[in-house]
Amino acid sequence: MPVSQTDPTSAPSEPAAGYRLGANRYGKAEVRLVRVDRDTERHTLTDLSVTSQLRGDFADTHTRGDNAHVIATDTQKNTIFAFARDGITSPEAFLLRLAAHFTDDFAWVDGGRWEAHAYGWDRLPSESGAPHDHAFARSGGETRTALVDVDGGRTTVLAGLRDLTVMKSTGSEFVGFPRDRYTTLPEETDRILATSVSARWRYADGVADLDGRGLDGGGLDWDSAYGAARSAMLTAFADTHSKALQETLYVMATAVLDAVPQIAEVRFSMPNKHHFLVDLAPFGLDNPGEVFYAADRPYGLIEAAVLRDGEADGHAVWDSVDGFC
Ligand SMILES: O=c1[nH]c(=O)c2[nH]c(=O)[nH]c2[nH]1
Repeated sequence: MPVSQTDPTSAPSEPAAGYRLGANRYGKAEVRLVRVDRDTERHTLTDLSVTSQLRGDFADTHTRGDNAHVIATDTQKNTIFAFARDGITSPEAFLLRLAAHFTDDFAWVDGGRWEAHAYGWDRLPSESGAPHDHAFARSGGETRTALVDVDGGRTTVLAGLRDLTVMKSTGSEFVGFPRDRYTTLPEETDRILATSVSARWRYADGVADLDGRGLDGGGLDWDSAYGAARSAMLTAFADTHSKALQETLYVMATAVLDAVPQIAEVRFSMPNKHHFLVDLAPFGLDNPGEVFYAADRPYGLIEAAVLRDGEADGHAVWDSVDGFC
């Protein structure tokens, strides 16, 4: 589509000498978008927070106040809403469409970062007990995430989830760690294991290729892949006896890699939500592993990446995420 530009009312200023613009990106953050699919009486909701940021030749706006290359952040926001009119098959496909649009239509845009957080809604029960057609309640704290990063010819897709709190009331131990003069923690052969899972996985290079127009993930169904990865990590958490949260993380990660062959790498950030057995002896009571104090902080923080053999560590896409993943 042709791009027209307005004439500036004032001449660009002279850049300050002795400096050089470094890394930069810009766009609209956290565009809150709800789409209602009402093809039938049974509506479905897509609830997203979308961020679009562009990279490319934006030196003149920073150094001279010349906005000829600046696709307004307001325009980026409008584009998100306009594209939503055509439907949102998955967060990943939606972001890839935005990425293709901005990098195709504006010659000086050579990359960017498009991210979505998806909030789930459960159907309320109707009078008959069946799930309601058009009334919903926001589902628990968990959020699905997707991120598309385009850097020149390289397109990388991350998917994941945040704040999925899980707990096992047994099937977890922590023994065999070194003891020094500062160690007071007793060895535990039966403890509670609880964490709030934040995970992102990286699809292998080439799974989404803007140049090859692999916007659909080359046949990959993003939603099915998300569901398979999520379910694999949760089953692994539930079914594996844990010797440490570190080991549980590794088992969850390898389960994800086993479940979805297109995933090259998985990263987890998992707080160890400690549950301490309360000493009830002062009240003349025993406590056979039934009453716990759920400590809020401090918490252990276990973070690791697990890669498929042959994948290099430190893919550049991780620079564009907040925190470890
Ligand atoms: O699973 C655990 N890993 C640790 O590194 C650790 N450290 C600690 O005090 N408790 C635990 N539990």
